[in-house]
Amino acid sequence: MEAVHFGAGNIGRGFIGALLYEAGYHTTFVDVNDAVISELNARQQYDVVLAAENSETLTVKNVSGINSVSNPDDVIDAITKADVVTTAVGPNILPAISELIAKGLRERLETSKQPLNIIACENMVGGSTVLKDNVFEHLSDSEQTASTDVFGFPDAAVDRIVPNQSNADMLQVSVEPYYEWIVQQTAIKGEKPTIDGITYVDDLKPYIERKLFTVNTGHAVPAYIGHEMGYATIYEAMQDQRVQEIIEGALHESGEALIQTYGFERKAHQDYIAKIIKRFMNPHISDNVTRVARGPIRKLGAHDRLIRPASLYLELTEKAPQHLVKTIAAALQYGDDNDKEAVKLQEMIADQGYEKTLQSVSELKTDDPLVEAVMKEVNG
Ligand SMILES: NC(=O)c1ccc[n+]([C@@H]2O[C@H](COP(=O)([O-])OP(=O)(O)OC[C@H]3O[C@@H](n4cnc5c(N)ncnc54)[C@H](O)[C@@H]3O)[C@@H](O)[C@H]2O)c1
Ligand SMILES: O=P(O)(O)OC[C@@H](O)[C@@H](O)[C@H](O)[C@H](O)CO
Repeated sequence: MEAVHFGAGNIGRGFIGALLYEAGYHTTFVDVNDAVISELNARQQYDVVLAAENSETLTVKNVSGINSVSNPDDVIDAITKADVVTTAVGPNILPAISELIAKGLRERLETSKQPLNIIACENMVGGSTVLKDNVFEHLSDSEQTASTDVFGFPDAAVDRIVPNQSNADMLQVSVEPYYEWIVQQTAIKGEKPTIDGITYVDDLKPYIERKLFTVNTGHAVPAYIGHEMGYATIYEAMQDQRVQEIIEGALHESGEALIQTYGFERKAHQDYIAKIIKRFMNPHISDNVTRVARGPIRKLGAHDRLIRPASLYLELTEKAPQHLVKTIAAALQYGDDNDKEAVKLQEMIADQGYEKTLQSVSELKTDDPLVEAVMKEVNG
């Protein structure tokens, strides 16, 4: 079985690649990082190390790589032969890979016409659907009609903490033991990929929102508040009682929004929260706050981990989500010269002020009570 995976980064190698290997696939990684691609081709294997007291190593074999900048035709060819296509490139990169995927699908329509599923494993609501829209922009009307019949773009939620790391072995990747991969089965075309570790569900929305608004909302607290307090890693920030209080409060607020929206059982949701907080305190993981805080404009988006649960909480309880508001204010003030979005955000603030910037990046109306609450926090 053949898999094509876009993005040989942390999640690509440390999570999706590992599960594909264990399910018996040969995986072709597609990336723009020539050093990683060359190394994958030279060694055709790499190690995934579990970040735990008794660390275990899985050697992922049966892998190769294609540099999509220098060898785009090889990517098209690999897509025509693939049994599954996955991505983990980051939400902002999906448009950049869509033309190549469209070319691969066009070629496939002209040759095998075999069904294929393309699963975007990104931290966003409706990632595969967004990718499909991007891909379809590169196809003619008749190609779109033919593609709709055979190519599935099932949405997915992926959960595994994989920090940025620089190991002596550039392919080795250290990951937390925990993982979850949930895929929307109603959008699958042809046979469901049989990959141990995938849970198929009919409606992904509750699962992706539960993941994004608990794991990622929670993670944003030690990232943005921790950065404000001068901490360098998530683990260090999580040792601070003040950070712990804010994370608990924020996850109570997002939890209330999720429970009231989707009917999750309260006790089960509290257990889910407790398990996640424990994951952030894993002493075997060193995760920089700058990785978790990366892309603050995306993270302040209307449907993302901060604004959406805060808006839902306000709407459902008519109370201000105080802890989420603190985190939103810290995200708005987040600076990192190495992060393009953080630089742009601070330029926007210098240009138009906090209030207009918040309204613009979070798509909030002037009279939205969330704007007032965040401004109160920003102004101290
Ligand atoms: N790291 C985690 O803990 C984690 C967990 C769950 C989900 N995610 C999600 O997974 C996705 C990837 O995150 P990551 O942490 O692995 O990031 P990463 O930066 O480690 O990996 C992204 C990879 O994509 C590659 N890339 C960039 N542009 C490309 C292009 N045009 N074509 C092909 N490849 C390209 C990069 O070179 C890099 O290797 C994101 O959506 C992230 O939110 C990450
Ligand atoms: O990947 P991002 O930038 O959307 O979010 C940063 C982290 O919160 C994220 O990568 C988590 O580690 C991951 O989502 C855990 O499953």
